[in-house]
Amino acid sequence: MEYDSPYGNKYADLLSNVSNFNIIESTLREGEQFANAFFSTETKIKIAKTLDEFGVEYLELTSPAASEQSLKDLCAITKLGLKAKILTHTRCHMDDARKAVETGVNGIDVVIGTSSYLRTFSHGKDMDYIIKTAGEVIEFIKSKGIEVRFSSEDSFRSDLVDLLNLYKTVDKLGVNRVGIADTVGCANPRQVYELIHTLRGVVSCDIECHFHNDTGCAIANAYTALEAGATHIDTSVLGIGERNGITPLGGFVAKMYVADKRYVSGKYKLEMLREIDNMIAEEVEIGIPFNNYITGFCAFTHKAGIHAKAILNNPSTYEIIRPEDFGMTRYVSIGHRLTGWNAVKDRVEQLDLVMTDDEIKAVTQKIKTLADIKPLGIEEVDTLLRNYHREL
Ligand SMILES: CC(=O)SCCNC(=O)CCNC(=O)[C@H](O)C(C)(C)COP(=O)(O)OP(=O)(O)OC[C@H]1O[C@@H](n2cnc3c(N)ncnc32)[C@H](O)[C@@H]1OP(=O)(O)O
Ligand SMILES: O=C(O)CCC(=O)C(=O)O
Ligand SMILES: [Zn+2]
Repeated sequence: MEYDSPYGNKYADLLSNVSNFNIIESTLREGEQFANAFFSTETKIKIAKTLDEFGVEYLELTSPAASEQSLKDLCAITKLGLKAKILTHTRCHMDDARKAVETGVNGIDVVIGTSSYLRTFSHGKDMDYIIKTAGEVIEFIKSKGIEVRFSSEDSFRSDLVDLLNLYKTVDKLGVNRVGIADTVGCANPRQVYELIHTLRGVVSCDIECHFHNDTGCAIANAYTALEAGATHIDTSVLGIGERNGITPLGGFVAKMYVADKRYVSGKYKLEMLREIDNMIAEEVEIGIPFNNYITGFCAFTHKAGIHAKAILNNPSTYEIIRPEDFGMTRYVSIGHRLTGWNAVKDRVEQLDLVMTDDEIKAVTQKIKTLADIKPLGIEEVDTLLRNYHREL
């Protein structure tokens, strides 16, 4: 009898787009809604070109209705001739759509709130009005030969029947994508799977997802959405956006790389992530968080002796991501009380000092004793090792 791996593909995996997805990079739209963000025209162009070189499939920019300069910047970016498709993001309103179609964009992401919160306290319109206006706006954009996506804001707090009815209607009108947005960051992966799986059975167009990170699920939700059949994921660099932001580009790419290394490293220039995170951190005047995916200062630092020994034997023991694939380097820290003789031995060998294992164990104890008072820098450790060696 043929052996069936319990870890092999399941029937449900046939729906999965984990190895077939597009990134809609929204640093220039959602990211501009981050508290500290102010991007000049030159900065927007630099960001657009850099993300294009990285390989994202789409760049989403702020609505041309926002301001005169937003309109000019959008037009300037559509003229750059980038590989990435240029999208803008507008309200579900004919005035906004008329402005947007004149800018040279490849596509327009139309959005309107469908939860009772937003229907009551934001735009004040009912579902009949939304369906009717959506129809007009979609037909108009399509008549201009421009890609159109229709999305409901606050999808997870919207009535499911309303939502599916709306999406069925816009799918029939021929939208390229529908969008699901967790606008307040309330959804968990199970809820995401259920909603996207249901929607997948109702519409034939692509499905884009947008996840806020208020409760820390933005990356997991994006991954789960792809498993359930979504096709496009919104990201921003470092996750910047309204409040604490959305799915971060680097963290999302890290997750997808682990799922399908060949696919992800084939289509994105992974070694550019550090430059991209640094660029945005500088532009919005923030530091890169210490625990940031891939580019945080300690993302590839190993400390405890047990970890250090195994890592030095085989990095896969405690690393799911190969730092060199992202142009990063691994660091084994030894000047502290949690160190072990195997890690010290590695340093001794790097310094070309010849010592027996017993001697290395003895000098390790010296490091630990000193580090019980305060951690040692690598220069201090090296001096201690050299002095110990000289005295042997
Ligand atoms: C969840 C999200 O991030 S959605 C994207 C958010 N993006 C933006 O807001 C872009 C930047 N925004 C702006 O520059 C301005 O808000 C503008 C130009 C869009 C509108 O400005 P104003 O006309 O001064 O209106 P204001 O911002 O006070 O209120 C929003 C208006 O849009 C309406 N509205 C809100 N959402 C939608 C929608 N999705 N579709 C249609 N109308 C909407 C509101 O009812 C309100 O209309 P009102 O003037 O009749 O009260
Ligand atoms: O257009 C969308 O799908 C998302 C809009 C948005 O930023 C949100 O709902 O948080
Ligand atoms: Zn958002």
